[in-house]
Amino acid sequence: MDENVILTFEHVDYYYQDGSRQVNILKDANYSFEKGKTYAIVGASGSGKTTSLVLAGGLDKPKEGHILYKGEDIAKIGFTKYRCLDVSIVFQSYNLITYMNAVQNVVNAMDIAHIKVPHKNQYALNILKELGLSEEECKRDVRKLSGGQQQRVAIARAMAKDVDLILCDEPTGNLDPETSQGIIQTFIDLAHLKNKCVIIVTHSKEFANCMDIQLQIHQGKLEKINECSQ
Ligand SMILES: Nc1ncnc2c1ncn2[C@@H]1O[C@H](COP(=O)(O)OP(=O)(O)OP(=O)(O)O)[C@@H](O)[C@H]1O
Repeated sequence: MDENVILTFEHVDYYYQDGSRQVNILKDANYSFEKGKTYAIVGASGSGKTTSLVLAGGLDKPKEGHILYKGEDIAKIGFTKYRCLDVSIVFQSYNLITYMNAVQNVVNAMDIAHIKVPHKNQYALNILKELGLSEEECKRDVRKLSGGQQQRVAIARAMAKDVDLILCDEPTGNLDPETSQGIIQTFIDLAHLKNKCVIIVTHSKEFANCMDIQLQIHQGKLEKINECSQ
């Protein structure tokens, strides 16, 4: 196996049941994602982008086929273990713990992933500040942060876990252009400087164009439609 490959879709089928009708989303989808690269999954609404991310994140299982993390089926690794230790997911809905402040949310994610660093709170605070939150915002109840600020807390949480695979659903959806640009650069640096694999679902052409590889879902398959030469 190519040691750069971190995530593989192998003959993946996925469908939803709509009453008696089976709605096929993925049909024999095959693709290998590599470390050190950024990917955008683009395409029409309803084509299956979020579904692909859900499967990649071990939140649901393929109906047929396998998803492999570093060559091992995530079903065999164990979905809970895989989600805790191997992958970070930034959801559109952020899924923050609302009774905690931003720093506590990040530290909590580190604890779940057994990340041990000295001065955890300061470490979390530094990541949040890098993403443009002020010290006061970091210590404010997350319910009192704006949508864009909450989104940055969700991204900080993913970064703090320090895993090799980061999945994001519309990470810049709620951000102004300047903050978006900063977030895009953060993802690029995570891949190019820290050798992570970053997979983003986005409707933003601008964001997609900044990623190394663009994929779309066409007739149930993951197809590469563009690759930037570096
Ligand atoms: N739980 C569900 N039950 C039935 N159908 C579903 C379910 N979840 C999603 N779908 C359908 O599956 C298709 C793919 O959904 P998905 O969310 O993956 O699309 P998407 O490409 O991410 O769309 P968007 O760009 O609008 O977010 C859609 O037609 C959607 O309505």
